[in-house]
Amino acid sequence: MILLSDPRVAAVSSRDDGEPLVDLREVPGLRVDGRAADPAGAYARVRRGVADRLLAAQRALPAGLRLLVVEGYRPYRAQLDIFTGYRDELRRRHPDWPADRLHRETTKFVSPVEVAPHSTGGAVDLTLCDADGVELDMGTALDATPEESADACFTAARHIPVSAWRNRNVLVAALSGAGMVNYPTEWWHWSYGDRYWALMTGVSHTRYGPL
Ligand SMILES: C[C@@H](N)C(=O)N[C@H](C)C(=O)O
Ligand SMILES: [Zn+2]
Repeated sequence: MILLSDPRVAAVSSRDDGEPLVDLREVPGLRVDGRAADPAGAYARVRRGVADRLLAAQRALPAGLRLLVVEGYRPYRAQLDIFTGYRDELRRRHPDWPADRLHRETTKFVSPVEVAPHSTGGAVDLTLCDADGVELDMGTALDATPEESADACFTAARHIPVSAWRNRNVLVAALSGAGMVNYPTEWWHWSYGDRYWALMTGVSHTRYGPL
């Protein structure tokens, strides 16, 4: 499993093709949940190419299922606050961990700011819901940490109910098929055009740099 702290991620060359952010609340057919809402509405924005891929993924879902988007673009400052907050929580829980382990474990839940997918507008956190907006069981809450879920948040985890495992496979098939890449410690995190996507797909540089 390649974590966002892996030096190969930071080594990917960063370019930006200037594609604009679009507000997913204005894209017909996509559902956006308000739980991560910020006053500026950053959370609902992604690059246009990501919005296109989400629409393609949604079309590939079994009848009656929809994507439910929770968070897209995340400014640098917000990313830094989440990173330091979670790192400090882990440090309190595991005072014996050396610095390199603390850093690596932190990045199982949150990206270092230098390579942060959400800060490019290329990443999105999402889940599945039915036609009435009722969320499907995915085995853990979206944003469950490895600590609190005993690693059940890992996309390939098998210690979750079979029905949740099937739901994850539906999500994986639709989003992978649309060209997006999952972060394997978080079933809900998908990206396109950022450094992690470039590394995992063998592309030499990003499409989207930090905004
Ligand atoms: C904090 C969590 N919701 C998240 O977004 N994690 C990924 C890995 C990130 O920080 O990009
Ligand atoms: Zn994410």
